[in-house]
Amino acid sequence: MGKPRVLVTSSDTPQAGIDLLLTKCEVTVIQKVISNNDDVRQAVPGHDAIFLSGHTNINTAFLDIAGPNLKVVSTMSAGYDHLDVPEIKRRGIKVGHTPEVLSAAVAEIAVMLTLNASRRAHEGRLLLEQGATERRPQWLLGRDLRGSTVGIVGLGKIGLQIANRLKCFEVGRFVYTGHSRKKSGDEIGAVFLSLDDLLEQSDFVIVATPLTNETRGLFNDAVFAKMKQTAVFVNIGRGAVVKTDALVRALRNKTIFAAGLDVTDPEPLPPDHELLKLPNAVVIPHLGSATVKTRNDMAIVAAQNILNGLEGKPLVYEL
Ligand SMILES: O=C(O)C(=O)CO
Repeated sequence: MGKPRVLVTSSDTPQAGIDLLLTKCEVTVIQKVISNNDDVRQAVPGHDAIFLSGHTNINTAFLDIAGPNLKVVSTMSAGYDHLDVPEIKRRGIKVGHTPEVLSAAVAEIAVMLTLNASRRAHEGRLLLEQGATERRPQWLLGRDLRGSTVGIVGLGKIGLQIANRLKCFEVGRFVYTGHSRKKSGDEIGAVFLSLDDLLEQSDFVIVATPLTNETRGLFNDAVFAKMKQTAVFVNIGRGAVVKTDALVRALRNKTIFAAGLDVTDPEPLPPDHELLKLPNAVVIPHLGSATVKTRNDMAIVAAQNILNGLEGKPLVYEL
């Protein structure tokens, strides 16, 4: 019997992952830096496993095209909102993702956005470009992390790492919301609150929750209206957790102070998008896990998930 066949969906995939696959598999790499759903559908029939370097949608139609050989779906991401996990598993196909190895990098980006938004970095840069010479004592004053209440929406592995990194800024109090109170929250002295209480009390609201049916569109006009006018909003989870129009209104009308966004809806943002015109929005193009080491580690875990699945072993991180 020949080696199992694995399809990798981007030619920009870190080599470490491909090399690991090559130790036991025949590997086809789609020769596109970013392949779309159609490219992947065209290439997938006959493969035993698929390594998703990007967010290809894996649903019933895709699985029908992939055919009966497919045994493992492995996404090189922690988030899996692009996968119909129940349908993949119903067909007896193993499905894996790459959490944990990216938590530190994503938490760093959350800290960066929190500081940039609260200290008006983007607005200051724009004013410099306009030739601003003002240096009065109350020019461009920001909001302190020191002594503040930081609210984390979704105290999972990433949320926890954000809290741990922010501690050294002498945050006054950490609060969080989610499905239930967590031991990990107790361990860092964070207080579990309802979403409404968190919104009312927090100086910083940091979204670190995945996109699910429950969280889709959670941050709407009514939710932004419950936040402090001085609040800084940060999203490193998924763009669609936020109603973008509502966020634009909240920032434009100063319902809230500022926002720092790694993720947006739509993504990528078109260059003429309203969010990019707001001085109080710091927006970056989904760079959470984009470090050399983290992307290598993610590729290795995604490849290992495939090797384990093809050998009938539990995946490193199985959904
Ligand atoms: O891996 C993911 O799901 C990410 O969004 C990393 O930023």
